[in-house]
Amino acid sequence: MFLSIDAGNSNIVIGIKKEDSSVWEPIYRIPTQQNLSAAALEKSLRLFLLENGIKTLNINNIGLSSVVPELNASLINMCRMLFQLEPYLIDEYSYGNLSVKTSRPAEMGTDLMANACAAYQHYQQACIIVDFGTALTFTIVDEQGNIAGVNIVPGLKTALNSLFATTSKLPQVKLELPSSVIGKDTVHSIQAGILYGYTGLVKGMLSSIRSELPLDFKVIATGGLSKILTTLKSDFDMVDQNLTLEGVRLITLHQR
Ligand SMILES: Nc1ncnc2c1ncn2[C@@H]1O[C@H](COP(=O)(O)OP(=O)(O)O)[C@@H](O)[C@H]1O
Ligand SMILES: CC(C)(COP(=O)(O)O)[C@@H](O)C(=O)NCCC(=O)O
Ligand SMILES: [K+]
Repeated sequence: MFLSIDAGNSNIVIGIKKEDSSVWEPIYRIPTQQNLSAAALEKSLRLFLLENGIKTLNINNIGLSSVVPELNASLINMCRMLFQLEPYLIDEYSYGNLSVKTSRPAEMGTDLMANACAAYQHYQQACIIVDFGTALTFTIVDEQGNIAGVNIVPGLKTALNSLFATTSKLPQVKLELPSSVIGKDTVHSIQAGILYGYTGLVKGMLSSIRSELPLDFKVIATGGLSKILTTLKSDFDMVDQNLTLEGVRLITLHQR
């Protein structure tokens, strides 16, 4: 069984893919805290695996993408303790011979690279990956597999939290799409502003990207919040919450 770890700024996502299976199951999410210890991670993952009937001995390969370097040592040590395995930590040297190429390997988030690899492997054509995480990102891959560029915007929850944190009178609200765009009270005003506003942002970005680089793009959505904007259904060819996990697997298998 392969174990992928995707350490993001909001969640550490850990997924298992069985030999010959096409699905990621089970999947464990741990809220990201920079000071998580290896022992704490080991304890909670051990319990999760036990509850799901997964024997640690059956895990034979581990790939790790982290955009939170503060967590790397704990995650690596957790793998050593729990599986007696050395995880493969994706870094800028992981990209040689991949079908996806980037001109700025040292800087680009390994989660974005993993997304690009999984999407390009699936479609074998130009694609745009929209990742609704802590940051909302667009990763643009051309038909040869070259990453043409990336866009980074505050994610929906990040925008919402910042509004709450930087104002005196605005409350925290649920990320729910109201039926009307014109806000009739404060909660509705924020919900409509964020959800319809981000709908426009995503549609506008996709359209601007296509104007500047007119390719036949497949658009793939991923990330924890990818299902909230139901208004974008027709803009996405696929929504795949496990795209990053799959990309981590592909990059790791390429290396060992
Ligand atoms: N299944 C889910 N349903 C609703 N919200 C989610 C879900 N998974 C994650 N979230 C929220 O979506 C946001 C982005 O999460 P995630 O995609 O895990 O971010 P990151 O990759 O930056 O860690 C977070 O605020 C998280 O709490
Ligand atoms: C853009 C990101 C913050 C997204 O992280 P996430 O929202 O998944 O937690 C991450 O990929 C990152 O730190 N990237 C480095 C900068 C870059 O990709 O150009
Ligand atoms: K992510």
